[in-house]
Amino acid sequence: MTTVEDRSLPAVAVLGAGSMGGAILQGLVVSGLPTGGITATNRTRAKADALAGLAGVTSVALEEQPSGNTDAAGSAGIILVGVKPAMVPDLLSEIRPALRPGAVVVSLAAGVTIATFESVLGEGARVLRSMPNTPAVVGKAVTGLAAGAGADADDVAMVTRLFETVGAVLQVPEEQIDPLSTISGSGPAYVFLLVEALASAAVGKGFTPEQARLMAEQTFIGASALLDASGEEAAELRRRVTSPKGTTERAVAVLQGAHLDALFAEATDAALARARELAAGA
Ligand SMILES: NC(=O)C1=CN([C@@H]2O[C@H](COP(=O)(O)OP(=O)(O)OC[C@H]3O[C@@H](n4cnc5c(N)ncnc54)[C@H](O)[C@@H]3O)[C@@H](O)[C@H]2O)C=CC1
Ligand SMILES: O=C(O)[C@@H]1CCC=N1
Repeated sequence: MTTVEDRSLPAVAVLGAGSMGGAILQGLVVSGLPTGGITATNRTRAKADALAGLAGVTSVALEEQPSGNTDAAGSAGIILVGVKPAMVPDLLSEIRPALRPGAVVVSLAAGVTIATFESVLGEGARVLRSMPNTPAVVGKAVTGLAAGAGADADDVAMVTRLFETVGAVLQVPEEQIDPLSTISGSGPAYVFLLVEALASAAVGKGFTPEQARLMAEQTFIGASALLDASGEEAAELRRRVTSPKGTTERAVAVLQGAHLDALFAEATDAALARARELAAGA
């Protein structure tokens, strides 16, 4: 039987706890999963203050404590690297001398390969690459996870456990992390863009911005909750809204006529191309 003890995590350091790192941190805290302590680092006091109220979190501002990254990494069993992709190599060089034997380093960065991590941290470093998304804040993330050669099955299980506190986890080969990122990593932005566009259509039909926002947001929230609760596929739920010869049919025909699927293929291809640029250091 699995005990609470078995499921607990070692000390966790989130280096660069911004939008994404901060979202995981918040979800992890809310989940109540025991850890050996959580430390978050950010450049500024203002960013650090935003996380300082979270139970059990030590939130460090590097402008006040320049050794914050090495201090946190040196006492952690899991180190989440949440800085921007271009900053990753410098951060890894900074923390490498401080890492404890057996420490597991987990990337959140788009584009940056496990090989890049290993080239700085050394052969045999325990590295995993993750691609979460911001619904982690509310425990509804999707996280893609790929393990480097130095990470063993226990490391993978431990990091999976961490990400499961904030949602679903999909283990994939590393070459699928960037494609996955274009769907679920960036995906919340596509959804929010659709909400914005629907609200703007409502304003165009004479509703106040407040009414438009309520209609657009609650429609997305309600539809998502229905998708979640019903267990039905999206296509079936769409069919149930689309009365034959009714009004929705006309609207859907316009959207499909604009080749929405081709547009999403093109948009996600563009995101993938950018991930490849980031991998090349651009
Ligand atoms: N925002 C998102 O939805 C997702 C982001 N990611 C990845 O997460 C990483 C961070 O992205 P965001 O959270 O959006 O950016 P962000 O700008 O919100 O967060 C980065 C944080 O790093 C901090 N920082 C800068 N230099 C630092 C240093 N030397 N040491 C420690 N902290 C430092 C900044 O204070 C900032 O809060 C990127 O690599 C991105 O590819 C991955 C999946 C989704
Ligand atoms: O836009 C980005 O680069 C990051 C990766 C996926 C979501 N946000």
